[in-house]
Amino acid sequence: MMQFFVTGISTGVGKTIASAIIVEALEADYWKPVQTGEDKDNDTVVRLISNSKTVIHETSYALKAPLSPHAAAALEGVYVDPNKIVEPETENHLVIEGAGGVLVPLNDSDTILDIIMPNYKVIVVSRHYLGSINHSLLTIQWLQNKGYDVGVIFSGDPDPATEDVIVNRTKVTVIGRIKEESSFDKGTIKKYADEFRDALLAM
Ligand SMILES: Nc1ncnc2c1ncn2[C@@H]1O[C@H](COP(=O)(O)OP(=O)(O)OP(=O)(O)O)[C@@H](O)[C@H]1O
Ligand SMILES: C[C@H](N)[C@H](N)CCCCCC(=O)O
Ligand SMILES: [Mg+2]
Repeated sequence: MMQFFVTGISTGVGKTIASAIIVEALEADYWKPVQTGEDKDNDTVVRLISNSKTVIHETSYALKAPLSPHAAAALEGVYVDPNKIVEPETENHLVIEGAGGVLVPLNDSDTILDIIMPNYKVIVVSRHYLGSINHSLLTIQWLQNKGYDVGVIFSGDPDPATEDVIVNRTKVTVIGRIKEESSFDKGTIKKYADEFRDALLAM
């Protein structure tokens, strides 16, 4: 069974949408270990998938303030302990969604990177916006330097000038692109799931 850790080049780039697609493609389970702000990602995944095998696992830390986890935790007098973020047992593939990007702090010393296990396949969601080349290269190269297998999912209208530079400089595996959609429903998620399945399983 495979574990996919879905991170992004920033917050709000489409990690939850990409997670729902991977979950649907592989009939995988979903786990958002650290959530800050409105507790919406679990519900979004449930709304967007069609299969009945997926289990949504309990979030380890659900923090109320829509801030970085270290800051949201401090407001509640909570310490986010990476040792208490334990991967749920499952017989399915597992999709794990991070919070924000890879260096987002969990506490004074640990970051999201500290909960990405060496055997995880790491999916970077790269949303197209001016500034995304730099954010994408920093994120992908950091993960590659740490030794992870990295795949990218682009999100937005086709932008070859951006995508080519990211792919050529990092040689990252391209899983696919989610085009700019007016909205997402079960049908759109299923379409991308069918498109991305083989590339995901080949990682
Ligand atoms: N390709 C796209 N086309 C249109 N809208 C998109 C696309 N990708 C993401 N969005 C929209 O951007 C918003 C943020 O997406 P999403 O919630 O998946 O981001 P996220 O990275 O999971 O954010 P968070 O850091 O809060 O977990 C949503 O409203 C989503 O529908
Ligand atoms: C509240 C938001 N939607 C995410 N859950 C948390 C994003 C943290 C980003 C921290 C940062 O990089 O500055
Ligand atoms: Mg999300």
